[in-house]
Amino acid sequence: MLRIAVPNKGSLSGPAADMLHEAGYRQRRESKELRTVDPVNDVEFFYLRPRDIAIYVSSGRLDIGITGRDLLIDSGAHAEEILPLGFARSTFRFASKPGAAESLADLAGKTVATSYEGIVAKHLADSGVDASVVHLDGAVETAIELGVAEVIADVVETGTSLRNAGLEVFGEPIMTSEAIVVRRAGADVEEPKVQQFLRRLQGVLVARTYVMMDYDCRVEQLEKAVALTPGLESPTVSPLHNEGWVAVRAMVPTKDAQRIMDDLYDIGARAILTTAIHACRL
Ligand SMILES: Nc1ncnc2c1ncn2[C@@H]1O[C@H](COP(=O)(O)OP(=O)(O)OP(=O)(O)O)[C@@H](O)[C@H]1O
Ligand SMILES: O=P(O)(O)OC[C@H]1O[C@H](OP(=O)(O)OP(=O)(O)O)[C@H](O)[C@@H]1O
Ligand SMILES: [Mg+2]
Repeated sequence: MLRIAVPNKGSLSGPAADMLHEAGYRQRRESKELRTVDPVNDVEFFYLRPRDIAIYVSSGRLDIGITGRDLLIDSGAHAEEILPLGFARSTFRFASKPGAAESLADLAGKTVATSYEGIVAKHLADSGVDASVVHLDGAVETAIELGVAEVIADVVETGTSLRNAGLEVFGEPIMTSEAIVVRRAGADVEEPKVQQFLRRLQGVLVARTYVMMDYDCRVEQLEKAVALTPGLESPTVSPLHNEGWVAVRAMVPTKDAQRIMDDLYDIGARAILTTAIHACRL
């Protein structure tokens, strides 16, 4: 049975459960459940703190985990990223009161508050900057106001939390993060049950980012049309009953679908339709 760690709380928890559900796995019914078995798919899910997941997976007792890239790096666990999942996207950045610091060098002699001590300490050491790090569990934006630190290093998504605290980012982003699948470093990723799990999640990712597009066009316009909709492998082209016309079917990125429909219309394609993909295996 495949044993999988899933975040039990926080930003990762809901979207991870949604993705697993979309991939056809049974998920827990109540947020207090700590484990659940999906007998049909021969998988057991363990609901753990996101911060602990890489550590459990690196021990080898769990085969796979879903966590954040920043949490994996921060943990220093002997685990590696095997699939990015495209949700819980964020950057990890330094911030301070406007003008208090402008670059990494300005951190020398200062105190940095963060929940991600591993990432920050390593980044400072790699950059040769001598600053102190104070660990806080969360809500670190308030640490400056309350005099615990001059600088913070934290997860930034929209920047709202920083703005509300009157803080500004400075320097380059320390890292970019998103939800990821992790596996013990060096463990066999080719194992069939692991591959099947990854294929299912990849199917969800594709279904989320592509739509199926169908249209009719004149044979003379086919090359131009195919250039607009190259598909993943190659589009399906079928003859229509009306001579000189073909029907074309190809997957296109959802974000580009409206522009592609306009461009197809402009070259004479008609009956242009898009349909959602619910699941797929590439
Ligand atoms: N506002 C956000 N937008 C996107 N990703 C976020 C956000 N806040 C945290 N994350 C990501 O979620 C993961 C942290 O999850 P975790 O559950 O530990 O913290 P949290 O979501 O801040 O919840 P809590 O603070 O309630 O524990 C990290 O990978 C982080 O990058
Ligand atoms: O840039 P934003 O869109 O504002 O998002 C970033 C904020 O979200 C997270 O906080 P969370 O609400 O999880 O609280 P925490 O600080 O206690 O973890 C993170 O720690 C930042 O504070
Ligand atoms: Mg948080």
